[in-house]
Amino acid sequence: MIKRIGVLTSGGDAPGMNAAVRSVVRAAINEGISVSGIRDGFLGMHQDRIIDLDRAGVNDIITRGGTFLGTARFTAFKEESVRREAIENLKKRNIDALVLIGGDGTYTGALRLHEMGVRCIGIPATIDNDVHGTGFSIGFDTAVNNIMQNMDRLRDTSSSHHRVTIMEVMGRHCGDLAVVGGIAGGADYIIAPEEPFVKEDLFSKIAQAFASGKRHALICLCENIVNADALASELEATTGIECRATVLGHIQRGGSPTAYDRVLASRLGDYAVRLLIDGVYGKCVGIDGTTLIATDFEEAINNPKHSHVNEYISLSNKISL
Ligand SMILES: Nc1ncnc2c1ncn2[C@@H]1O[C@H](COP(=O)(O)OP(=O)(O)O)[C@@H](O)[C@H]1O
Ligand SMILES: O=P(O)(O)OC[C@H]1O[C@](O)(COP(=O)(O)O)[C@@H](O)[C@@H]1O
Ligand SMILES: [Mg+2]
Repeated sequence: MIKRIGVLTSGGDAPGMNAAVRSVVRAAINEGISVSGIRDGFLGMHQDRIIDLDRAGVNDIITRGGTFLGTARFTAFKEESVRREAIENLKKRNIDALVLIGGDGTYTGALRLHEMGVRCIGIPATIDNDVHGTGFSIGFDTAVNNIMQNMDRLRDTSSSHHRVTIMEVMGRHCGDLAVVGGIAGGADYIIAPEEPFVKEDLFSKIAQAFASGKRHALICLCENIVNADALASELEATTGIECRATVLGHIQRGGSPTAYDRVLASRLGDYAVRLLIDGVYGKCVGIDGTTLIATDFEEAINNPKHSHVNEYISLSNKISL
């Protein structure tokens, strides 16, 4: 029987992580289970920086982006000896099970712990929406809204100066933020890793659009494909149309979570606790449509996420430029 759950947030922070911790804490306490909060993900687990969390300890965090527990990218956790030392800290503190809130990297760490006998459940939280086993990860919707609002701002200045504006967004190697944010912001052209990027196609479409009367254009570019400033210079040199680039950066990762992310986080936190109580471990929770689902870590890590990026790009091609 589980008497104490440890909860941690790991990898890039995502708006809604706090709402997930709050839900885990309160759902567990309702069932008579105590909760420990582990600071800064696997780093704090290794350094034994662990606090008690009660109902009041998660007051007033549902509105806050980031993660009040802190997070880290702690590559040393790939070493078995480091994980063994971290597991000793869990045992010392009578932590019987872990809820790990993060992305694909966090899931890999969780699988390694599961293989070493730790009861683990994962909750998907990353703005990238790049994890298998869920339609949406916590934080994605808030980041999409941040992208849309900032694209609206860029539209004001781009249209005033009759420029082409390139906006680079995050996503690591997943185009979800670029395509969903781009469609919401009315982008004229979207560049995502799931579709080959052909510069000449972009340049000729922009040139044609301006030749037929268009006065400005917005391009939404996923990171890690092409340098945004270099692309802006080349577009300007090739088409003769003034072009500027903006890299949105970590601004898109912050801010108060949307209602969607808060509700998703609250549902997944409670579901994670229910699975642990039912003796289900080694899985990550997620959402399929509106239904809660659980997937083995191994399957989640070794399979690409179901992508709709190509469909979104076709849509964008129809309703933009
Ligand atoms: N192969 C691995 N083995 C053990 N731990 C890992 C492994 N890969 C990632 N991790 C842990 O998970 C953390 C979070 O992963 P990261 O990729 O940074 O973010 P995310 O979980 O958001 O994808 C890493 O900093 C590391 O501590
Ligand atoms: O915050 P950092 O370490 O600069 O990393 C930036 C990366 O983190 C993210 O914002 C989120 O990625 P993870 O959720 O996998 O941590 C990526 O979109 C981006 O490529
Ligand atoms: Mg990741």
